[in-house]
Parts: sequence; C-alpha cells; structure tokens
Amino acid sequence: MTLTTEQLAKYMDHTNLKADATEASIKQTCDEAAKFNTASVCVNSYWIPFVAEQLKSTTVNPIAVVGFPLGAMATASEVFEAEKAIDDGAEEIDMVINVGELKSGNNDVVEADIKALATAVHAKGKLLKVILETCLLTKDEIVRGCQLSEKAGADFVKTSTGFSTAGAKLEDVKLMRETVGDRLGVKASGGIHSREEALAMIDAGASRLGVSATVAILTGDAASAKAGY
Ligand SMILES: O=C[C@H](O)COP(=O)(O)O
Repeated sequence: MTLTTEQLAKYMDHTNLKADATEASIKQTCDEAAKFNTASVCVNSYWIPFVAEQLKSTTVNPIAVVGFPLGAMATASEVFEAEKAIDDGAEEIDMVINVGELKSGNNDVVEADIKALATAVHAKGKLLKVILETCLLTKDEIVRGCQLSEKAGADFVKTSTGFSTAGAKLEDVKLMRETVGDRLGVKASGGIHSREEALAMIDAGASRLGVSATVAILTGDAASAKAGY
C-alpha cells in the first residue's frame, strides 16, 4: 500500500481521549488535525462543543466516544450522551459494545443496545461505530460482535478503546473485514505508532485509523511519537 501523506491523513481520526486532557491539549489536537487535514478529531463527549468551535472553518469532523471506555453504561444513558454530543456538533459517534453481555452470550441484549444507539444517531443523520475491545475477546466473540453490530445497523466496527490490555492487531482487523465484507467500515485503533503500522492496518482491511500519534505517523518525527501527539 502506497499513500501520500495527504491520503493517509484522510484515514485518520486524530485522537485525544486522555483523562488529563486539558483545553490546551485538545486545542493542539484540533490545530494538528486542521494542519494535516485528518478525517476527524476524536474526543470524549464533554469536549465536543469546544472541538466543534475549533474545527468550524475546516473539513475535519468532530467525533465523540460514548459509553467510554468500558461499554458498561445503561443504554438510555448512552443514547442521551450520543444525542447531546451530536447536538453539540459531533458528526460521528464511537460507542463501546457491552463487552460483558457479549461475553455472556446475551446476543439480544447486545444487539438491542447497539440498535438503540444506531436509531438515535441515524435519526440525526450521523454515523455510528461500535468499539469491540478485541483484546478482551476470543476470535468467535469478535465475529459475533461484528455480526451483531451489522444486524443492529452500525456503520463501522472498531477494534479498541486504547485503554484496555492491548490495541489493534492485524489478525483481528483482517477477521473483522472478512466478517463485515464491504458492507461496514473497519476502524483500527490503539497502539498504532508508525507509518508502516498504519499502512499495514489499511492493507489488512482498515478503512479508518484511530490514533493519537498522528503527527509522528504523518511526519516520521520520533519526538512527536514519544509525546503521544
Ligand atoms: O481510538 C482511539 C485510541 O484511544 C487511540 O489509541 P492510541 O493512543 O494508542 O493511538
């Protein structure tokens, strides 16, 4: 896979989900996203009004994570969080699947949770991604998570929050792409730190990348990679 820096930037959701993110660091993330013209800026829902204001004269989309990072919120709370984030300016919602219910085999509960979010997000004309947290799942659970996400109407499946035991793995991205075909997007996220890793994820089937080391990946600057920007 060969891409120009501009093309690679359009795969990237420039991410700042840190617990200690300040207004200054969120602004820096927005400035970097605008400079490199990434697909989006991905932040905790609290920051969406600020991010929407920062990005208003750009083509970079604000994205909010919902039910983050454990996916263990009540569905009604997630729906409220998603609707408010969209009203505040989010163009896409990245929800965390209910990992515990998925692992319990309670498919109906998992599907209903995603469906409630998909219905609310689509009613406002926006996109829904479902974070599976693949590091906590068996291969069969990854396939089931993808199938339930598709059945419930999600637009993308996404590997990881970046806050659990591991991030995106190539084999999991491949499995997710095989499972959803070209019907859904696949977002690889968590632990992607170099241009080579980013391109390998795209080769494996990723149509979007969630990364905090965006500047390092796009410029090859190791100092930026260390700083996590
Ligand atoms: O999708 C978002 C992830 O939190 C990004 O993880 P990262 O900081 O390892 O790039």
